[in-house]
Amino acid sequence: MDISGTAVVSMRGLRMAYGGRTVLDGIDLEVHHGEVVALLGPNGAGKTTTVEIVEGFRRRAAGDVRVLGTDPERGDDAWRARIGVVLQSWRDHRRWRVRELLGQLADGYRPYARVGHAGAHDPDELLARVGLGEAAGQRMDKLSGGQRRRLDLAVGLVGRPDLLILDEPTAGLDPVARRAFHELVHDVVDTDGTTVLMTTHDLAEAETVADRILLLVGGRVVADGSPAAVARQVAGAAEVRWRAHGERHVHSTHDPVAFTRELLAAGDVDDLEVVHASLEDAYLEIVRHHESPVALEVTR
Ligand SMILES: Nc1ncnc2c1ncn2[C@@H]1O[C@H](COP(=O)(O)OP(=O)(O)OP(=O)(O)O)[C@@H](O)[C@H]1O
Repeated sequence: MDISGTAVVSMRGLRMAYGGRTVLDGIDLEVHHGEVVALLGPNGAGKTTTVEIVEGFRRRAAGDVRVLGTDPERGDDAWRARIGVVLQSWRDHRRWRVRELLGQLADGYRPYARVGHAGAHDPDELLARVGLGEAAGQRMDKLSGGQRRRLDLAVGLVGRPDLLILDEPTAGLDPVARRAFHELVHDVVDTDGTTVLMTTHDLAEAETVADRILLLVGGRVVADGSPAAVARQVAGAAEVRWRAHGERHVHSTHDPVAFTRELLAAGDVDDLEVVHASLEDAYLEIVRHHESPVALEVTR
């Protein structure tokens, strides 16, 4: 089914409470076909709860949610077959061997074959693609943490999902494995047109992988945009640094191009450097602003 141009995930006014304590307080969001969207936010902000509601794993208190055109609370097996999930920790099937598990899962998708869809991945090809070709015959409880994470990803991908949900996918991976993981996500999006909704605490990862970032604080979306656009939301989004007559100078500005032009016109400038606010700068400032009543300058 062609879902181009329609929202793969949409929610309006999503609310969720645990034991009377509000955790999600009116979330509106849309994730479009082929987009990679990262949910960011402090511990306890409600990221996992949000993705669990999208997966149909958790019932919401209120609001309208549609995932691939269906309310997740009413999703059947055919709907579930279109969604791949990589959870934070998944420790079942310890005695299974890697190839055996993936083969079983691939077979499980057969009844849900659909027109225009290439069907489940060949398990051996997929294992090679996630860098586990050599470990195909290994028992799962003998895998290293990083190998286990790659297998988790293969499990999420094996049904060639329309929507892939990743909850902190690279936690515990070394930098090389993390980079390989990011390349794999890009590859899956490019070749299969997969839509990805992920949570992460790794801001560099969000910057590398995500087209769009949603920052959740206190049960609300407080920033929504490309990593660069979110980084620009903070006061003084860039610093211009230079040296003149032997002295160092620094100036914060939202318009470094105009400022630099004026500076150069005035002459006698050395070691000119423009440093843009990072996503981490923006994250820290926006979270501080929304978690404390102290008014910081956050532009919208
Ligand atoms: N099953 C549950 N029962 C009661 N409270 C819960 C349950 N699951 C989550 N919570 C609470 O809901 C809030 C949001 O939790 P959630 O796991 O969604 O946040 P998160 O943003 O994913 O956090 P983290 O970054 O730490 O993974 C937290 O205060 C958490 O303690």
